[in-house]
Amino acid sequence: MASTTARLDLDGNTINPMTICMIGAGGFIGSHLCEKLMQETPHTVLAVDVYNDKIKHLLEPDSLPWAGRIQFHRLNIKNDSRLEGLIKCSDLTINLAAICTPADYNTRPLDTIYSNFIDALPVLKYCSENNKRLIHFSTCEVYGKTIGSYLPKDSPLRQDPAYYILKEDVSPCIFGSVEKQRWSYACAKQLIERLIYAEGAENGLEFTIVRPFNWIGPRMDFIPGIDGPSEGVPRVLACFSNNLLRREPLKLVDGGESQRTFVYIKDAIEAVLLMIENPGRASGHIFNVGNPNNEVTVRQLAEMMTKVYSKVSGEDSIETPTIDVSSKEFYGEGYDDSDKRIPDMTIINKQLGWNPKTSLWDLLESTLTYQHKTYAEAIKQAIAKPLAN
Ligand SMILES: NC(=O)c1ccc[n+]([C@@H]2O[C@H](COP(=O)([O-])OP(=O)(O)OC[C@H]3O[C@@H](n4cnc5c(N)ncnc54)[C@H](O)[C@@H]3O)[C@@H](O)[C@H]2O)c1
Ligand SMILES: O=c1ccn([C@@H]2O[C@H](COP(=O)(O)OP(=O)(O)O[C@H]3OC[C@](O)(CO)[C@H]3O)[C@@H](O)[C@H]2O)c(=O)[nH]1
Repeated sequence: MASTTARLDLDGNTINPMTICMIGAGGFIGSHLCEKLMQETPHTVLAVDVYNDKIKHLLEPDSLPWAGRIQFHRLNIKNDSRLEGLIKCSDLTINLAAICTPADYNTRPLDTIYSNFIDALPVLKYCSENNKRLIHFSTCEVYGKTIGSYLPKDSPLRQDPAYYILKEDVSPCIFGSVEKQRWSYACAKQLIERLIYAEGAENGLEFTIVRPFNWIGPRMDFIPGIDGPSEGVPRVLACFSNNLLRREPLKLVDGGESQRTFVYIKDAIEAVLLMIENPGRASGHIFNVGNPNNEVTVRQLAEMMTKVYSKVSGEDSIETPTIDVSSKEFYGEGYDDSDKRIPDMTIINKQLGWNPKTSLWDLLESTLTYQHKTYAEAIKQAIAKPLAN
C-alpha cells in the first residue's frame, strides 16, 4: 500500500500526487507500471488501452486499497476523441501503445508503421498544445545493427567497445535496406523520437524518451493457443516458454547467434518511476534502460531457460532441447536482426542514479516459476483435449 509519509525526489523535494494518463496501460510494461504506482505511490492513473486483462487484478474488487486511484478507459487511440480530454486533465502522459512484436514488423509493416508513428502523433500534439509532460516509449531497436557488424569477421576492432556499445547521444541508427521490412518498426520509432525531440527544441515540450533493452518478466506477451492466437509468434521469452511448457524443442532462428542483454521488468520499472518523480532530471533526455551485465546469445538464453525450467517445474529436459530454423521459415520474407545490444548506462546513471540489480539466472527463475504456475495446467488440458475428442 502507498506509504503515508511524504515521498521525496532525488533532490530532497516533496513529490506531490499527480494524475498520469497511461496509454497502453494494459500491456506487459503498463501492467507492471500500474502495479508499482498503485502499491507504492499516491499517484492516480487513467489507464488507457483496448484490453485490460493484465491489469484486472488492480481494477477489481472495489475494496482494493487503491480503488479510486486507477480508472480504466477502453479506447483505441487511433480514432477516439476522448483522448485529448484525458491528456488535458493529467499532469503527465506516458505513451506505451505500440505494435512491438518482431513477427509483425515484416508481415504487417503498414500496421507497424501506423501504430508506432501515425497513432503517436495526436498524443504528441495534445501534450505539446496543452503544455503537458510526455514520457514516450521508444526502443533499443532504433540503434539497429552495430558498427562492428560491418567490419570483417576477424577484425580486432570488433572487440573495441566503441564499435558495439550503444550510446544515446553518439551511436548512429543503422538499419537494413527498405526491402528488409523488419526495420519498419525501428524506423517509425526513430521518426517519432525525432519529432518529439524537435517539439522539445522548437516548442518547449517537456519530454523524456525511454529506450528499453529487452525487458522481460511475468505477463510478457502470450502463450499461443492459451491466451493468444495458436499461430501467433510472441517475443522470445514467450516463444521459449511455450516450447518448454509443451515439451518441444526451442527454435533457434539462424543459429541463435544474435546477442541480447535482458533486464528484469521490476528493475526497469524502478527506472521509470525515477523518471516520473524527477522531471527536472529526466526531461529533455533519452534514456537507455537495460542491463549490460546480462548479455547472452539467443542460444545461451535457450540453454539457460531449459535448465531453469527443469529446476522450477521438476521435469527433466527433453532429449533434443533446441533445433535450428531459418529466419525465413520462422518469420517470413524481409526479416533481419540486430546483432548485439549492449546499453551504455552513463546518462541514466548520472541523471537518475539507476542501476539494474537482477542477474539473468534470477530473473529467469522468477519468471519461469510464474509461467509454470500460470500455464502448465492449461497446456496439459489443451494437449489432452484433441485426444479426448
Ligand atoms: N518490452 C520490451 O522489452 C520493450 C522493448 C523495446 C521497446 N518497448 C516499447 O515499450 C512499449 C510497451 O511495450 P510492451 O512490451 O508493454 O508491449 P505490449 O504489447 O505488451 O503493450 C502495448 C499495449 O498497447 C496497447 N495498444 C496498442 N495500440 C493501441 C491503440 N491504438 N489504442 C490503445 N491501446 C493500444 C496494446 O493493447 C497493449 O496492451 C512499446 O511502445 C514498445 O515498443 C518495449
Ligand atoms: O522462438 C524464437 C524467437 C526469437 N528468436 C530470436 O531471439 C532474438 C530476440 O527476439 P525477440 O525478443 O522476439 O525480439 P527482438 O529482441 O529482436 O526485438 C525486440 O526488442 C525490443 C523490441 O523493440 C520490443 O520488445 C522488439 O523489437 C531474435 O534474434 C530472434 O530472432 C529465436 O531464436 N527463437
